[in-house]
Amino acid sequence: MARDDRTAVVLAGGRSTRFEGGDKLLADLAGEPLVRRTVMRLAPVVGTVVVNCRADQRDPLAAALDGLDVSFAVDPEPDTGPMAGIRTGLRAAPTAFAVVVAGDMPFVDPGLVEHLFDRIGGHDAAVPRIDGWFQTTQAAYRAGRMADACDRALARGDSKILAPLEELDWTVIEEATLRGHGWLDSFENVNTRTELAAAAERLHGP
Ligand SMILES: Nc1nc2c(ncn2[C@@H]2O[C@H](COP(=O)(O)OP(=O)(O)OP(=O)(O)O)[C@@H](O)[C@H]2O)c(=O)[nH]1
Ligand SMILES: [Mg+2]
Repeated sequence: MARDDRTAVVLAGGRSTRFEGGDKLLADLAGEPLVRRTVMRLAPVVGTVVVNCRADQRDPLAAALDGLDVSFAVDPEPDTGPMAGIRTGLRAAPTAFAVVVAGDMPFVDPGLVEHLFDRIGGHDAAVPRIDGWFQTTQAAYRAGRMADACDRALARGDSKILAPLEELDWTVIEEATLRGHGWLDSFENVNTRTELAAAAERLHGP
């Protein structure tokens, strides 16, 4: 799949409650806002970056992402959960296929992103599994079919992130594959101030 045929949807619509004070995505991570690091990892391998967020986050996120080529997809209703955000972001994707990446994953590996696009093939989704957990916020989707399945799940009141996948044809990227390529670090995410400090240490040393 050519770069211009790929979109990255970056999820930013959460409340950062475990972070205690402020939007974690705007927090400084070794000299850059956290979300900026995530977007900069994705930009080389996709043609379009869509940031999903609430209306009130748009201006501060745009400032944090100043100079990067991104568009925004605002949830019609805030605080409706990550799966609703996936739906909003995928609806705004201009391409048939998109990866979804949580904005708090600053170590997302561009090689893994390319692998996800290669592996989705004729499927509706390609989802990594680590320790038995499906990594739906670092996965590739056939945008229209996944967004439709999210709409149906939300309409029946099911906001579980796996609900839309149950009616789709999806393939699993197994942990052994991820480990073999050195991609397990790609899934590290920042929830707390302690995790932010650990991420900064990884980037710059203590
Ligand atoms: N659109 C949208 N995205 C969300 C929502 N809740 C979480 N997310 C996103 O989903 C991803 C994973 O969520 P979490 O790691 O729990 O982030 P969070 O909800 O901001 O943080 P906590 O409040 O500590 O759980 C992040 O990229 C969030 O921005 C939501 O209600 N709507
Ligand atoms: Mg949360």
